[in-house]
Amino acid sequence: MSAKGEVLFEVKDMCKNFGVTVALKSVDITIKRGEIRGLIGENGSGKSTVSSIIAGIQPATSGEMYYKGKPWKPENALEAVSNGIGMIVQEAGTIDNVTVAENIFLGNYQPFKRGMFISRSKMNAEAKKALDKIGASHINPAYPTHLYDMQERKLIEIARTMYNNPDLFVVDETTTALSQKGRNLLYTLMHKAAAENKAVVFISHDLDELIEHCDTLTILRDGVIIDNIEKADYEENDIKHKMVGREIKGNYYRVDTDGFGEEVVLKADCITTMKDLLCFDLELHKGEILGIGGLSDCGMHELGRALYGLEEVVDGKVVITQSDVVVKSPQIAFKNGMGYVSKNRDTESLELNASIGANIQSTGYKKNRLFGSIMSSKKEKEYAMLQVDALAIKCVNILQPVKAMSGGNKQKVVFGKWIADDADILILDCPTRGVDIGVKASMYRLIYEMKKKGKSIVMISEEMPELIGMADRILILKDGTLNGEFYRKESYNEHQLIESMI
Ligand SMILES: Nc1ncnc2c1ncn2[C@@H]1O[C@H](COP(=O)(O)OP(=O)(O)OP(=O)(O)O)[C@@H](O)[C@H]1O
Repeated sequence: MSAKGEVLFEVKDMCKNFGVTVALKSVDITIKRGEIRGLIGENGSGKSTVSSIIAGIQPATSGEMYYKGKPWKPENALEAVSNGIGMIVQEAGTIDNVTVAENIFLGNYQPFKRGMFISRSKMNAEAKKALDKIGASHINPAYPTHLYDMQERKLIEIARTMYNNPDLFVVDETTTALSQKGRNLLYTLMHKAAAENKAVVFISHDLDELIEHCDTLTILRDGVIIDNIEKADYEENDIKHKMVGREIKGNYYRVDTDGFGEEVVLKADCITTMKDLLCFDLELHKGEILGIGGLSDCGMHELGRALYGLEEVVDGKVVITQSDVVVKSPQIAFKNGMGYVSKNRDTESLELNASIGANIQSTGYKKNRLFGSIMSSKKEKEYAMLQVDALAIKCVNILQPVKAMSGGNKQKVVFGKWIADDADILILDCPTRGVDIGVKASMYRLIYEMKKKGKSIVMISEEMPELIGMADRILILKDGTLNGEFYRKESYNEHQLIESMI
């Protein structure tokens, strides 16, 4: 049996270039059996790049890797999986139009073949075992994957990875897609793997969860390893400083208790959606930041989609009060001064094949038009560059395609496009998902500036500190209905907020 502390994986002098972008510069990492290794760094610092090279998803430009004492140069991810390296990627890693079982065994149907045919019952039974093994028994292996939401699809990916019992388990920025229950399930799997003298590489922007769960932290900045810190030496400010290369001052939330206007700008009248969001009423006021919180499956993401016309409302209606327009589609919402940042950025908020500039400029048609449909390229460039600078979007230039960006930088593009639009009503669903602490501060400042300009914002979030830090009022949902309403001016009591969630 392999011993705890034995070297399992080594990265030596690794470099990775994407054209002119240098993603990794001479990176060395040694991962030992029995450890959970955290990777931390700003958006675009190289965390996903180095871990995807380890997992055979892409090759390095130069450098060496050793796995179980032997040189490691996988041709592809399948080779890595069959050798005991499994990775959960940051973006969606399932295919919508096939069954859950097919996603779990993706391309590896041989064990279920009977002659020319695949035995579905055998495959479903094995997939059920994989789901049971990680504690996701509620997911039906025979169902099409698109019936499941983002967090359940992540659980399907986790089941796929854990089915192969990897020796090295890489988790890339996965927790932001999961509910607290899903996170706990993942933490349990990580600790179990470490206890069995396997190893885990865990990427996250949540410093608290890294500090709690990791034995060692490796800090990356601009593709360079800045430090490796053992658990006994963790010091929050020191880690932050090393990550960004400057002092990050404590409080990045607003400190005032200023209220909001009386005028109602958006009204949801007893809206009921297909997925059982039960009779929900909501009034959003001018200059208000309205926080929506609850457990992940409480209906808050569905509510955000319904407010922007993305989710079919079978009863009740959403009305923009000033114009008396009923929001029946995202097109109507957009035309009438609304914006929406989706939690699901790749499929709902971005045109992945288009450039950074084109994505941001997609909201600026009216502002950047010269006449007719002739656009001012100068205005368009300024429109995009303003956001690139304000949010420190890491790119070579705005012509770079969004699909080549790191996860956090994609999130900044989505956010930037709606801030640029200067919409009167913004629906933000987990706006700071996957962004580093430095940029979070800029996002909060921009949201606050919007409020001060009299804009109205619905801020849906699974992060309670963010809601408490920013919202004028917080609505807590439970099972699709309102279970608590709290006001900033009366001071939030975190305990009460949490009580109303569960
Ligand atoms: N396929 C690609 N083509 C071009 N550039 C890329 C590609 N993949 C990554 N990059 C660039 O490499 C750098 C490192 O990206 P990486 O995804 O590793 O960052 P990260 O630390 O994981 O960021 P995040 O926290 O935002 O997920 C970034 O500048 C990114 O734009």
